[in-house]
Amino acid sequence: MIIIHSEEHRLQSGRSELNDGQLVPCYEKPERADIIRDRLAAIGVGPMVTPDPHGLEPLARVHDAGYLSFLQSAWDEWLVEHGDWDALPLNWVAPGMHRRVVPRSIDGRLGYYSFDAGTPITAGTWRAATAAANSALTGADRLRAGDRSAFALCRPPGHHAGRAYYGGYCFLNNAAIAAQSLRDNGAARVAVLDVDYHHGNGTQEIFWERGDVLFVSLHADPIDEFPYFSGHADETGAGAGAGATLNLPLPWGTDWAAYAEALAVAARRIGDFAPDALVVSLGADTYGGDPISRFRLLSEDFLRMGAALAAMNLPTLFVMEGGYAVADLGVNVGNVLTGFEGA
Ligand SMILES: NCCCNCCCCCS
Ligand SMILES: [Zn+2]
Repeated sequence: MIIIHSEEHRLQSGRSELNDGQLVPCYEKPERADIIRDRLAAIGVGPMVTPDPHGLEPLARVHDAGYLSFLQSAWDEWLVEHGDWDALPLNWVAPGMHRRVVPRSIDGRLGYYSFDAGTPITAGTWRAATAAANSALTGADRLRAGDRSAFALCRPPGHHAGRAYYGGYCFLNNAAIAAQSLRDNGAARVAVLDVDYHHGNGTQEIFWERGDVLFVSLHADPIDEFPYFSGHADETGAGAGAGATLNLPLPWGTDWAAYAEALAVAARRIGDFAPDALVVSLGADTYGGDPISRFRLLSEDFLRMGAALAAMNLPTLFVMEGGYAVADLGVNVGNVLTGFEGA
């Protein structure tokens, strides 16, 4: 399985995030990709290549033009206004307020285009985010060229980024960008399966009214867990996308036995949809040792996850999302890919 990875990921290296009332060092940090890269090299998953450039067009197929130009200029504007500190929002739209006019203020626009204060914009954010999107796009190119599978080692992650907003450590929705690229280049139907611990609210929003892209997500119940405001089982899509979203929320404490049951439901739904390709938003924060998550998967369960994904028998693009138990992240991600290949 080919691995696509850009060292430009390390340009995204925030100083701190606001988490549970404290400014803490960022959980989404460069070491995450380093330990995955080194582990995959050590176990010989496959050749590692750098991404091909794809320009802005594929990004604009998924994201709002105003949002993309905001992302490109936010740091420079912040620097002039506030100096060399991470750009973090402080004000958001509350119920009853209107998001009618885009503020001129950079502080206003940070809040206008985001949903949390845990996702610092820095000098290198735009370059890191576009490199991650190019990794996902290069993976989509490889599937189109006939590869059975590919792994886009993306950082920063993407599944919380919507058409016109960032948050949850995500700026560009790498998995959605890859799914759209597959659709634009011959795939009639594409399924996106999100196995990250957190609901893929951004991916859901992007394909909410689309019947050509099925979105399925297993995640911690948003009644208790970030991102809190989406991912309930009664959210099933709208318009042409009615029935093309399947959310499988799971309680805190979920172990592999329970997780595997939900994954089997997801597999059946994907099988019924009969897509030409599968994009897996691969977050490993379902791991019992994850510092910000509350499922109880063991490292060996990721082997089983990989085998279950392979059993769907689809061309599969893995796109890296979350996973914050850095010391075990390489083993856990490597286990998914080993389980997938070995099946
Ligand atoms: N106390 C909950 C803080 C959540 N912070 C954001 C988590 C983003 C995960 C991305 S996969
Ligand atoms: Zn997550």
